[in-house]
Amino acid sequence: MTFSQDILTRAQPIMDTIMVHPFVKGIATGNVPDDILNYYVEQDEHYLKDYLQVTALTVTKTNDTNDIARLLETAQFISNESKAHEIMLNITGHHVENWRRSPDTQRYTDHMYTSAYHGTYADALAVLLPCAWSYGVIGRELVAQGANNDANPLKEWIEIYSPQANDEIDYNAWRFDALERAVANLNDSQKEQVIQTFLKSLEMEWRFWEAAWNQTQWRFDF
Ligand SMILES: Cc1ncc(C[n+]2csc(CCO)c2C)c(N)n1
Repeated sequence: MTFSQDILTRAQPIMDTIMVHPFVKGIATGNVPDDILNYYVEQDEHYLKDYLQVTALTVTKTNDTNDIARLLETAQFISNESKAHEIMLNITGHHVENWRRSPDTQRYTDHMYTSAYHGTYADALAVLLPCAWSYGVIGRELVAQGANNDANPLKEWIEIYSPQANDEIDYNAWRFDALERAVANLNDSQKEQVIQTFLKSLEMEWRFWEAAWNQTQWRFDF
């Protein structure tokens, strides 16, 4: 079994649970309450900024010029993410107000920074990977279910994340390939550490949907 196959096998129960999360099922039917969409976008604005900065940190951890170029390309996909936010905000009529970071957003972004800053190149790749991978699975499966129909106000959101037939490069395949190369010289306990980093990020993805669904806030105002 390759390293990637091992990760994907261990990731499956978490991914399956994300697919049946009420927020994700709501995207499939186009029915997500406005407050939940607004909370999600407000928190995701924080998340995306940090995702970009952690990508920049990851760039400094490799000398492979092809990987560096790919990482910089993925940073440019952030414009797609802004489009995804716009689709949700057009439904609710909300404008981004820069709400404060929720406890779950804080925990996820702290995990990203810590792993990328203190870890190996493999840790940095692993902490970023569940973000793009899980959204790729969501997009692909919702399209397979026919959820991107004209009656769904989130149709375009779904299509942003579904792999397009005319995509020249399969970035998630590249991400796993880069990870495979990055772990090649690590020992077993370092490899297990990388898997833990990946799975923790994937659980944080589930928690991100969950936090929006429950509108989770800090207990105190300060
Ligand atoms: C919490 C959270 N997780 C994943 C994404 C999706 N996403 C963010 S950056 C990126 C790769 C470059 O486009 C992808 C797919 C999101 N928006 N919010």
